[in-house]
Amino acid sequence: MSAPNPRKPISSFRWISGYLLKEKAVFIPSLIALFLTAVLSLAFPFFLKDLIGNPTDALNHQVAPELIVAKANKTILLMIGVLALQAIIAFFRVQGFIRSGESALNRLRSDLFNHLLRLPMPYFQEQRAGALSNRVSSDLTIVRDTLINTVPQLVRHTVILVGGLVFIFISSWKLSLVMLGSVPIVVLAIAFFGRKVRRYSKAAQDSLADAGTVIEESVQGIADVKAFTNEDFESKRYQTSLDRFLEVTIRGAQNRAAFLSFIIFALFGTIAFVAWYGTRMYANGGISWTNFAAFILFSIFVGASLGTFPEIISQIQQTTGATERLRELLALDPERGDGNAELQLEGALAFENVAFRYSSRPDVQVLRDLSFGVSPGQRVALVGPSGAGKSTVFSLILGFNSPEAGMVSFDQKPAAEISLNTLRSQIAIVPQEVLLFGGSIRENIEYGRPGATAEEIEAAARQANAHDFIATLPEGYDTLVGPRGTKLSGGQRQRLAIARAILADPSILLLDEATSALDSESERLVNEALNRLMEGRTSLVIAHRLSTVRDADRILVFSQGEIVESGTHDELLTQNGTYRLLVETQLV
Ligand SMILES: Nc1ncnc2c1ncn2[C@@H]1O[C@H](COP(=O)(O)OP(=O)(O)OP(=O)(O)O)[C@@H](O)[C@H]1O
Repeated sequence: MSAPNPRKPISSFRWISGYLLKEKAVFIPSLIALFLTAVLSLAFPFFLKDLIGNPTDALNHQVAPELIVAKANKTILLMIGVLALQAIIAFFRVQGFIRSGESALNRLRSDLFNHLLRLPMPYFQEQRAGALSNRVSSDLTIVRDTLINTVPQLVRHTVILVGGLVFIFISSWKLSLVMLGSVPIVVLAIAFFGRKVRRYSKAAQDSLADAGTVIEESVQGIADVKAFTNEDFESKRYQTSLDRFLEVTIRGAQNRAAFLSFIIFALFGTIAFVAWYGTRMYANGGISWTNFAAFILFSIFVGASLGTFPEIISQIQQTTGATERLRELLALDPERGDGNAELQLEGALAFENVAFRYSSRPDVQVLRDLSFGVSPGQRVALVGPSGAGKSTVFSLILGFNSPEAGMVSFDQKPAAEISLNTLRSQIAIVPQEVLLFGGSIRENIEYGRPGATAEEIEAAARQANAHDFIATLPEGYDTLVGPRGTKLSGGQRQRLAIARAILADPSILLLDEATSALDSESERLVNEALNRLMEGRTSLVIAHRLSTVRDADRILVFSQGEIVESGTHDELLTQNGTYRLLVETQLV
């Protein structure tokens, strides 16, 4: 573990304050209110000492009992007045803190999500599904706790501590010094246990996030989990993560418990010792009863405040870790935002001597010295065995990844000079596994061009052969497709994806043909829709069907990151090479 850096809590505090200060209209008045209520809470021991201490001293000085009672009546009225005022202010400051804290947090949440959406693709390719969102959400929970609970507590207890100490010193500086003798022991205990507690709480956070990842993975792939009857396997996987979480939590709890027991013992031990010492002072005339009472009452108050500091400190340490991770995430460079944004693509594209490896697997040369050109409107089929690099070509066209050598160009312009947004807005992809969002059919089609009118959406659906099946649904275009589109058939999902692409009206179309067979009617509808979609656009198809490759203007045969053959279906068949083999073994 790296040595704790004392500047880190300060810099993360400053960072969080930045967010809170954006809500200053609510936050600052709440802070002032908090300060006021903390100061007012010191009035409680102050008045209490008048009720407990003064009568004894007054009786000792032969003051008439009626006068003492009259003074006590006045004190209690004042006390109730102050308590009422404190309660009223507290009512507003609690709401104010929640409002400003949650608003600041919402800002942070949306900053994080906006940033996350703009991170380069390799970042996501290196993440385990679900790990990132779990991490972020558990970090945000810690930050939330701090904003809503710890910051108010810190301010409140600091005020009580400082104010209480002032009163203690005024009551008896001698007794104060006796009491303060115990402080170094408490500080040492905080340093010793605090570090351990922090280490275990971080480990607990990590294992809980792992457990969350298991849920996410299982739910995402629930169909596979069930089909392979792997429920028990997943349960065990989850149980293992939970066991690990429990193990570190218990270890952390042991340290925390030891720490708290020690603090409680030290705290009450000190008070007992001071009471004993004070009684001796009182007996010897070294202190008045009022001052002694004041001392004890304020000590209990200060002690109670001091007792909350270990919790506050451990929360601040956790928050430092959490904010550091969030800040690291926010500091990652987003995708490039530069480049020509005006360009209207004609649809020509070329790869020139492109080489590529995924940063997560630098030992695998995925594409090597790849060159090919496609002219506007051409229909090109990519075929080849699994893992040959066809999907990677799509990924480079979309600018998800950049080549390590060579160049991708569009209309003879290097891709790197074109804005990613412009480029992607003129390319559409119809993936193999169509992912729909959990909204309505209309929203899912509109995804191709946000803001499209109902007529445009319907026209796209008609062209995609989707309108008829949509019309038979009781709620038509407003039908909810279920999570990930599970309420629709594979062919229906594909046609919605095609409608989406038609609406996007791209110059270049990337199509990853489904390997799973559809029934012949569904296939006919999908193929018809695809043909309409490809009409007049440059289309690259990762082909799995013979009918698709037959219709292609050109076929590129991939093997181990290279194009080993290229030509039309008939040309390639006569070559007696890889393509012929693929066709004969029905791989296309
Ligand atoms: N995100 C990734 N990180 C690391 N390696 C990857 C990644 N995606 C793909 N690869 C590797 O790159 C190589 C090419 O994969 P690619 O998906 O491009 O092949 P493909 O020809 O499209 O295969 P398929 O037809 O099975 O989809 C494979 O060895 C694969 O393991």
